[in-house]
Formats: sequence, structure tokens, C-alpha cells
Amino acid sequence: MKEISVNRDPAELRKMLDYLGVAAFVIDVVSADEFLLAANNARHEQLTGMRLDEVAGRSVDELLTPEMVARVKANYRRCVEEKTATDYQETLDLPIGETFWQTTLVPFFDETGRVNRLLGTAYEISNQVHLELEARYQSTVMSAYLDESTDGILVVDANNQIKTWNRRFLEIWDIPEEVMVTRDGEAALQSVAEQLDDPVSFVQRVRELYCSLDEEEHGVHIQMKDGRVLERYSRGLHGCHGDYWGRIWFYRDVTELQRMTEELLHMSQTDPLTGIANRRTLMGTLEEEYRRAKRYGHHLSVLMLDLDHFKQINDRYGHATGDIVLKEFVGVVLPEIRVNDCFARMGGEEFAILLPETSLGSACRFAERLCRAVEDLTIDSPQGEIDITVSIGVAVLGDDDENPENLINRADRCLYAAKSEGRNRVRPRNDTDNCEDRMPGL
Ligand SMILES: Nc1nc2c(ncn2[C@@H]2O[C@H](COP(=O)(O)OP(=O)(O)OP(=O)(O)O)[C@@H](O)[C@H]2O)c(=O)[nH]1
Repeated sequence: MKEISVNRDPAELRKMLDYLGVAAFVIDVVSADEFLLAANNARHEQLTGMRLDEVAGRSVDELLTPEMVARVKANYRRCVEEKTATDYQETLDLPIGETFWQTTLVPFFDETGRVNRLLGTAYEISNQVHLELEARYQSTVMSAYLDESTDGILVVDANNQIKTWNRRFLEIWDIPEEVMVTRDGEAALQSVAEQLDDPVSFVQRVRELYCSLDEEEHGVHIQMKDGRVLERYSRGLHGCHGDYWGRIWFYRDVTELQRMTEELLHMSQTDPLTGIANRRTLMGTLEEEYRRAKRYGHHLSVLMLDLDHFKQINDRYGHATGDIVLKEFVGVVLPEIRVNDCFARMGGEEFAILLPETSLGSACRFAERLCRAVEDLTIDSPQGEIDITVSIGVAVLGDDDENPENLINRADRCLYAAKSEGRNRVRPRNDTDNCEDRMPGL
């Protein structure tokens, strides 16, 4: 190989090196431990800040930091010893900061065959390295997320073939291993569908989403044959230029959450002792029925019921027996209630029944029937037989009523009248349809 003489004509060598698009440098090999920078090109000068006229002929020990020297010399030595071109990546702390390089060293020999010079070319790969590090970081975070997620996650590519999935996905769905191994998206879809209550709509919706690349889905409920309920989230995956990469599916088992939500809803709507509706439910239903009755001009009646002398029962037999009485009372009334009626415990020993599509006359007749049924009831308690009676106030929605509370208040006033007139009775009586006429001022 022709020797390049930097000593004789460094300017000429420098010019040659400058034509290279990469950082280039020439190292004089003095010994296994001593290396001098003989020349560098403009790109190397620009990146390292080492001006040739200042550094030519100086040892790399002087030019670099001690730890860089150790790394750099190790590579030089390797090239010298192996007598062949050497490629490696290195990290250099330069004035411009920490940089990453892809470097190639080519050995040159003297007439005895000893390596006396190295030509180094290096191009900076900092951007690639940073991108790679970032990608590796992202993929580590993503793997951790996939592993730890309580959602079953499936990713398919632009051809709907399985790209990746997590452990939870296979816990939720029972899919044959070979389907996942072959990444057959269609087979996985069929296998999933077989586990559902309504496979046809499921498959149809999945196909729709595969066609609507931008469409997202949030929290759709899916009922499984085994009783579990899943919530599905899905969105298309797009590259930075909008190109479609595929779709990601999340499946969340919400069976327990749904059960608890239903339980809480039930608890918030019912009376725990008797299991019938509570005041809140009745008032909500009353609002709706009031609007409907007003809109269509239909009847709407309300019964307010209150057990007579209930305090005496409690005082005489104890609170626990009082509870039994309340439940027995409800047991007598319940069979009389129609589907659209609302029977609620308003509190204590006071109850209400909402009767849509019911005139005052019909409501009074119904109330009388209840009154008699309660009167006929004999309750077997640990302390012996107990007889009870109930007083009932009845009211019907009138044209003048501007809010549903009027109706309740009027029924309450009628109940008060029933109590003050001797209890165990209905007010108004069922021989009239006009409560207010019977009880002016109430
Ligand atoms: N056992 C039981 N008693 C209750 C419950 N809620 C309220 N009470 C009792 O119901 C009684 C209601 O008494 P009062 O309001 O004086 O009415 P009353 O004795 O029925 O008299 P009148 O309504 O005038 O006939 C009180 O003793 C309350 O403690 C309950 O959930 N269980």
C-alpha cells in the first residue's frame, strides 16, 4: 500500500481528506501506547474543535480526556495488532457534548510490515442512537404496560392479522394457542365470537370498525355466554403521515363492577327492611308520571298510608317485632300492586302508592280494599298474634296542580283527616271523586 506522507505535504493530505463527507483523521503509530494525531479534515476539525495547525503531531493523550484516551487507544491498539480494518461504535465527549460515532480504522504499513499509521473515518450517529434509545425506552414502557395491564389488549396490523397481545387478553378470551401463533386474525375473531351471547352483532361490529379506519369505540358492553361482561375500547393506529397501521383493541372485565353498580343502584332505590321502593324512587317516579299525566290529560292518583298506633306495637312487642309487622303489612299490599304502580316506604310506618291512569274513585276503592285486607291480617309474632290497621289518604292530580308535590301534600292532608276521624279508614270516601270538595280547607 502506498504510504501517505503527512510530514512532507500535510496541506495536500488535508485537502484530500477534506473531500470526504465524514470526519477523517490520520494517526501516527509511534508505539503500542503512543499515538499522534498527524492530520484531520475540516469536518473532524469542526466537530472536535481540534484545529490541525494547533494539534498536528500531538499525542492523543494530550488532546483527549483520560477516559476517552483509554477507550480510543484500545481501538487503535486493536487495529494495530490485528493489522486489518476495524469498525466500531464509540461515544466521545466533545466540545459539542456527548456524541456517538461509527468509526472505521484502516492500517497502513511501513516497509517492515509494521503498522505505522492509521486512517480513521467516522460519521456521527448520535441522532440514530438517540432514536434507537428512545425506541428501546418506548418499547420497554410498552412491554411493561402490556404485561401489567388489567385490560386484555390485542393489536392487529393493516390486514387485520394479529400483531401482538398481552397475557390478560388470553386470560379473558379462550383462544387456541395455534391461532395466536399463526397470528390468524379471522380465526381469532371466530373463536372470540363463539364465547359471546350475540356473536353475530359482535362480528358485524368488528368488521365495521375494520372498515372505518378512524372510528373509535369507548366502553361498549359485551355479554359473554358464561355471564361475564366485558367493556370494549378500540381505535385505529396511524403513522405520522396518516397511513393506517392497524387497530388496537382493549377488553376490560367489568362483571364485578357492573354487579356492584347494580347493587348500589338497587340499594339507593329500595328500602332495606321491606325491599320495596324508597321515598327517593317514588319521588322520581312521581315526577315522570306527573309529566306524562299532564301531557296526555290522564289521571294520576296517590295513596298515603300510615299504620295506626304503630308506636304501641313497638313499645309493647319491641322494635324487632315492629319490623316483622312492617314486612307483613308490605306482604299484604304487594300482591295488589299493578306493574305500573309504585309502592314505596316513605319512612317509619308511612307508605305511599302511586297509581298512574287511576281516577280518584278507583283509587279510593283500591284504598278501601287495602284497608280491609290489612284489617283482616293477623300477624304471628314470637310474642303472639298482632292485629293492625292502616289509615289512607287519597288524592288525584287536578288541573290546578302546578307541581307533583301538591298531589303528595293533598294526600297527606287526607291521611291526617283519616287519622283524626278515627283511623282504619280511607279519606276521601269512595262515594265521591272530589277529595277537595269533601274536605275543604285540608
Ligand atoms: N319497628 C320499627 N319501628 C319504626 C321504624 N321506623 C319508625 N318506627 C316507629 O314507628 C313509630 C311511629 O310512631 P308515631 O309516629 O307516633 O305514629 P303511630 O304510633 O303509628 O300513631 P298514628 O300514626 O297516629 O296512628 C315510632 O315508634 C317509630 O320509632 C322501623 O323501621 N321499624
